[in-house]
Amino acid sequence: MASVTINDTTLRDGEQTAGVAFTADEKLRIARGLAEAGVPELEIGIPPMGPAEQEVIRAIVAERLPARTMVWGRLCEADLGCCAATGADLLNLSIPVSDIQIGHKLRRDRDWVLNTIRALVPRALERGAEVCLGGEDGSRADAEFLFQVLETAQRAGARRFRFADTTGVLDPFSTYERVVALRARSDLEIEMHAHDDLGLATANTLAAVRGGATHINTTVNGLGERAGNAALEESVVALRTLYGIVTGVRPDRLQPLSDLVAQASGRPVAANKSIVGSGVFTHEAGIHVDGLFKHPATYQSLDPALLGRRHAVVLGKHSGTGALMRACRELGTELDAAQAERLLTAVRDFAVRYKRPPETDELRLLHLDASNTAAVARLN
Ligand SMILES: CC(=O)SCCNC(=O)CCNC(=O)[C@H](O)C(C)(C)COP(=O)(O)OP(=O)(O)OC[C@H]1O[C@@H](n2cnc3c(N)ncnc32)[C@H](O)[C@@H]1OP(=O)(O)O
Ligand SMILES: O=C(O)CCC(=O)C(=O)O
Repeated sequence: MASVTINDTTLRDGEQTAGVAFTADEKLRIARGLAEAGVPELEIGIPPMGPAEQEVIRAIVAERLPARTMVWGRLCEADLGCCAATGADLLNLSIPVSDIQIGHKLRRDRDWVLNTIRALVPRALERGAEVCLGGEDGSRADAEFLFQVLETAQRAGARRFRFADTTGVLDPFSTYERVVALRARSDLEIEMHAHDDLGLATANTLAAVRGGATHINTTVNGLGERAGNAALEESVVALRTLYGIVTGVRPDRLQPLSDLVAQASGRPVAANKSIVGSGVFTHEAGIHVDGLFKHPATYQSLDPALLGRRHAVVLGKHSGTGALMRACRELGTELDAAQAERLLTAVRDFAVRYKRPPETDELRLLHLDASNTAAVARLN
């Protein structure tokens, strides 16, 4: 299967998450972290926002990171001017392509869209930048019109078309079909931009790759407008594990990146968030723990070591006596079956009451308590 280039947009669509705003220093640190992790392209911001954003963008460009830089603007004279002035390698110049957005948002028509592409893409090229045409709301665009857009963009000199599922309406089957059709009708690079409104952004992104997308947009922790975009960590690991596609992104850098972005965005990562959640390699259920200790493959599809992480076992409501006996052995106490059963009841009560596993000292106390209760019961 062909390779795919990741274009990470944590610093553009990620930062568009309502309520998220990075400082200049945070943007620089995130850009460095992404580049050091091996992400080959970064969409780093929106120059039309004004001088402050332009300054940060120029600072990132000036770092000459080992990643190509892209900036976002509308396909209009003013935006392409300030985008080109940043010195970024690529300009993503965006134009709505669905009738809903062309009509209601821009109050224009399809001809205006095609004429604008014809007129302005060459103007951007004159400024020395490479152009990706951002097809906003591409997933709701008329299919035939979309082919016309790509043909016009290619003739005008764009090198890439961003197929944006702006409102997150696609599923993996429709994404695959749409991307296959675009690839069949155009020589442009195709960049998939998925949104997670239905929880399908990563699945749709993988489907786009299967359909021939050359580039994919991701964000760290799946940050982005509304429900977010395809998560970088999910896309990288899924492409690698499912299809053997190595994106060049180091899996062991995903966790530090996630931590950095969670902190800078003020959006903590849920414990069960795939790949980077604190709990995704932690096991409690008795049958799973028993299986894992017999052979990790029984309940492990993804080796945490790939991500620089480790399995953890905790005790709780769903533990079995095997895990309990092992935990106590590590504390220097051997339990017989009857003791283990009594302690299990105490651990379950604890977990229900405190909604967390007992710490080591608490386990010792529970064991003591369970033994004493049993001793008292025997005396009576
Ligand atoms: C799907 C996406 O994620 S697209 C990216 C969206 N990102 C953002 O909007 C974040 C940054 N945005 C901003 O800083 C501001 O909105 C700016 C600088 C881009 C524009 O600010 P303002 O000029 O004050 O306009 P405002 O935000 O109120 O409205 C957007 C304008 O852009 C126009 N517009 C939207 N898309 C396009 C386009 N592709 N080409 C031309 N004009 C467009 C709208 O029609 C509207 O103009 P109108 O009021 O003349 O109808
Ligand atoms: O570049 C574009 O037009 C896509 C913008 C975007 O973030 C989206 O449509 O969701």
